[in-house]
Amino acid sequence: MSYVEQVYQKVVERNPHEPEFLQAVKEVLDSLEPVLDRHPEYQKAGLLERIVEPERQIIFRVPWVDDQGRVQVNRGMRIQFNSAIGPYKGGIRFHPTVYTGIIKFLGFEQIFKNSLTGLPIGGAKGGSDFDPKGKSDAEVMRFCQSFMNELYRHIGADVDVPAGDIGVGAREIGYMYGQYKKLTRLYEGVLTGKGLSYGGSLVRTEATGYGLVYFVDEMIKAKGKSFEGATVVISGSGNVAIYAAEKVYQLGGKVVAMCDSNGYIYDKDGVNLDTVKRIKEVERGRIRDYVKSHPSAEYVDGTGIWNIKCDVALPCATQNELDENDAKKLVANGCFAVGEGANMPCTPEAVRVFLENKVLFAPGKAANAGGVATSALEMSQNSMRMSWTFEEVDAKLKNIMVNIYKNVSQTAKEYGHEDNFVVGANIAGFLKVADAMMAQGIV
Ligand SMILES: NC(=O)C1=CN([C@@H]2O[C@H](COP(=O)(O)OP(=O)(O)OC[C@H]3O[C@@H](n4cnc5c(N)ncnc54)[C@H](O)[C@@H]3O)[C@@H](O)[C@H]2O)C=CC1
Ligand SMILES: O=C(O)CCC(=O)C(=O)O
Repeated sequence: MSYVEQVYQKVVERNPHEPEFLQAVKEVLDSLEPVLDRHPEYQKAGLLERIVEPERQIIFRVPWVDDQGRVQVNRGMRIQFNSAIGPYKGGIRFHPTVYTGIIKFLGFEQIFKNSLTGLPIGGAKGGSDFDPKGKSDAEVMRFCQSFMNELYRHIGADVDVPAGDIGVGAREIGYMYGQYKKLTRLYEGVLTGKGLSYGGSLVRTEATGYGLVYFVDEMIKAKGKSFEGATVVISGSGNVAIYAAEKVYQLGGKVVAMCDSNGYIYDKDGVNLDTVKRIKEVERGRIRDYVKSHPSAEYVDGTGIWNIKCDVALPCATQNELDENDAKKLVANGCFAVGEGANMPCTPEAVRVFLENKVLFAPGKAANAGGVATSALEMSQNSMRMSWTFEEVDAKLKNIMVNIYKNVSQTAKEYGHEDNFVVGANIAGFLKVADAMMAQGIV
């Protein structure tokens, strides 16, 4: 058994009930064999054993009172995975499926994604099994305050800087920030994705979706293709999906389908984004409401969005939402590029189908890094006590995404896997963290 295989075996033994975490670790380790051949010193330093073990896992009780006066108890957690290249950084997810396996997979991915941005940020993730769906604003506020009553002692502008993820948007960040400030008396950049009136950065809302499309645009341009006139299917209808769609339209493409966890809409004339924004960002409603104002569009319950014919597919909802059969369907329908806006939305079997069929495939840790990169730009602005314009931040974001594409594609080529951006992203993200860990000793 190779060193890499031995390390993976230990991870399986230690984390037997966390399939998502094992999936994320396996994908990265599988890419690293050639790196270990070039760097035998990593084995002596136990580098892989250290990188797959979180530096710290904090799990805590989150009690709160609902609108009926009943006490509810959720579980909160923050997993501080790796601080070799900067303070811990990564989102917070509120969703009933949250448990350590999900937060560990996300925290692990975040290490390499944050490294790829070229900015000094380490990897972490947090969350709770709290479901904001159907809760009143007052309930969400009480939950967020209780969550922060514990979390505040573990974070700080130079220690760990959380942000949003599924179920955590501007409203939740605002409530958490208010409580942090009340508890610590510090007005500092401890969270990103803040509102513009209290330290947020322009473009952070749009950043993950825009960044994804900047990356995919660069990847397809290298093969002589473009978004101009392309038909695009985007799963999800949350933060990432909405702003990916907005950028696709700006580049001349047409988004024909979007979804939520209940079902999908198909609008052959192009999904009207103003309607989706109203339903999702203002009314907090369901995507099925779309057909009320667009009767020529169709709503279909359940999964199945990947059966729709498209040139480019952008999975922007959640992990493992696109499987082998979906991938085969996309290939059969002539899809030439897939970009992961969500974290790990394609199963390993689906990724294999794309790579075998020469579909250009942009893995999430490279393609969706624009969100966290712009969070790091928010941290910089907070430290300087100033704000950049929309155009300034957007230009920096675009530049970061183009550089990630270059780094990932060059690394893939250098290691003999041209156009395999999964291998390129894993190796390029890993090398910087490995170098920093080697320099800092066994800690
Ligand atoms: N918000 C950000 O800046 C970043 C988010 N991501 C990833 O992007 C993905 C989406 O996150 P956000 O848009 O921020 O969350 P969000 O909460 O704004 O939206 C999530 C969307 O996914 C849909 N969804 C959830 N579970 C689903 C399921 N099982 N089937 C179909 N649809 C489902 C929801 O209905 C919603 O439309 C997640 O994987 C997240 O980790 C990645 C990088 C940054
Ligand atoms: O902006 C951030 O700090 C984190 C964004 C995020 O959750 C992610 O990249 O998956």
